Amino acid sequence: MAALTMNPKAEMVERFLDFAARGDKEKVTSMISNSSFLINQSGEKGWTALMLAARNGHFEVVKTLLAKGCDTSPVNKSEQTAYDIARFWGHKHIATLLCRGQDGDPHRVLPDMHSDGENLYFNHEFLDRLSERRTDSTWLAAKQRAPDTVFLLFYSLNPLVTSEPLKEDGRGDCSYQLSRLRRPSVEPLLGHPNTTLIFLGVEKPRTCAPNTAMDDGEDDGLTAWFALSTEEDPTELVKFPDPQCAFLQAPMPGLLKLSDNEAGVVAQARAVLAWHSRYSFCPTCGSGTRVDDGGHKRTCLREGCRSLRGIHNTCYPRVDPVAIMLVIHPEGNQCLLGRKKVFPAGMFSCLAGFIEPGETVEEGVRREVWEESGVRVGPVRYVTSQPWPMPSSLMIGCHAVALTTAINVDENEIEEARWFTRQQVIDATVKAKHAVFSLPPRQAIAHYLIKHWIGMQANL
Ligand SMILES: NC(=O)C1=CN([C@@H]2O[C@H](COP(=O)(O)OP(=O)(O)OC[C@H]3O[C@@H](n4cnc5c(N)ncnc54)[C@H](OP(=O)(O)O)[C@@H]3O)[C@@H](O)[C@H]2O)C=CC1
Ligand SMILES: [Mg+2]
Ligand SMILES: [Mg+2]
Ligand SMILES: [Mg+2]
Ligand SMILES: [Zn+2]
Repeated sequence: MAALTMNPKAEMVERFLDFAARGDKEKVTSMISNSSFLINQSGEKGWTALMLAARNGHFEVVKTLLAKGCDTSPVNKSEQTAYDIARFWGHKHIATLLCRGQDGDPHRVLPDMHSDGENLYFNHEFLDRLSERRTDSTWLAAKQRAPDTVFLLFYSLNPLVTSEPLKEDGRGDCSYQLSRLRRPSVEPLLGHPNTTLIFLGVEKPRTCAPNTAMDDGEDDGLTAWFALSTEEDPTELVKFPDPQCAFLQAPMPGLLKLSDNEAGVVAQARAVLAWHSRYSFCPTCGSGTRVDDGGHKRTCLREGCRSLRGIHNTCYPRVDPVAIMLVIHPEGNQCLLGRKKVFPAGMFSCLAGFIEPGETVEEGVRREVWEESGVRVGPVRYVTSQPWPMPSSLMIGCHAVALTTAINVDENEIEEARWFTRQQVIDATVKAKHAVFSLPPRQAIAHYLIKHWIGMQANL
């Protein structure tokens, strides 16, 4: 047997390699101290300690070997260096460590581009918005009368839902279902002062040509959805389909407890309704406004108002861009997270901030990180986005690479900011007992950006 015929030196090398493969930093360190020749030795299979540690993601062992002067150039029988091996197995932070000195490009610490962020909570386009129908008042009126049309009711921007959360959505979360009301239930509210009605779209798939006119009484087979909103308690006016219905009490965390499909509908409805409730009058001249385009436009009633000339964007619902970023340490093995005072105890999240006028996303990321943490940021890479209807933000999710690491927190915005190691992030992700912090909920894009960095599927 090979093991019996192995000479003591070869046996020692194999033992050393085994410690490196298992990530035993202490044993690796002490063996090198006693027998420095070991550091660049390869075993029977042609792998060095550096390759084995890189293969298995042992960051500390790789760091130790490099500090002791290990050669990074040897290749295994497949012509792979330790760097190639680290990249192949997805250990980007180790690959970064291995290529430092050879190429100082900070982009190297960014995770690979692939992103499945379209599946994020609030991102599901369950309805076809059918925006071309918004100006067709005859079609909209017919749809409001159609028996299968769905009305979602909002009171102070909170949707009517089944009051008991439905158990078991497969992820251990409870979820509420939106109450899908029909015309007879909401009849008394339609046309009532202080109510707003917006056309949300029709259920997919689209089954008719977009501009086909519908004759009176003819059904095009499309099920339309409307959002109906009131700032006054509608309990007396509306016939609730069952006594279990109730309005979500507060936007957070209630809005995070919907099914993924319905969350997308609420993201659209809530942002538009919030705009109506805050922009009752013309923002340019203060006159009254008329609601147009199925609730997607408010037109000033004063003839000659400046808001009606040129790009009259004040007539349309607002979307506020927010940059949200996971800042990665220049060495690639830590990330910067912060906490606001209002966060639940122990929770840390990505830094975020509103994009200012005349600013690019990249500049917004760099400015907000500097303002909130005192860290300078270099490369910025867009990852994915998420509508965030509190009330109408569009979260633009990025990964960014730090150029400096000293932290100086702006206490007006952030209570604390810290660098967390990859292992600490993994511990938080699996909710380990010894985890030093907790992640934001899976529904938040911050959660996705963090998991994407450590190479985990975000919705697990
Ligand atoms: N989905 C997710 O994972 C996350 C979402 N978010 C969301 O991102 C948004 C922005 O993050 P936040 O850190 O608060 O942003 P900022 O860091 O830009 O700080 C916001 C504060 O700045 C002031 N401000 C400056 N410009 C604006 C503007 N255009 N609109 C509103 N306020 C402005 C306000 O101060 P003042 O109130 O004194 O006027 C506000 O409280 C929030 O709505 C938050 O809910 C944040 C983190 C995670
Ligand atoms: Mg800020
Ligand atoms: Mg902020
Ligand atoms: Mg800001
Ligand atoms: Zn006006």
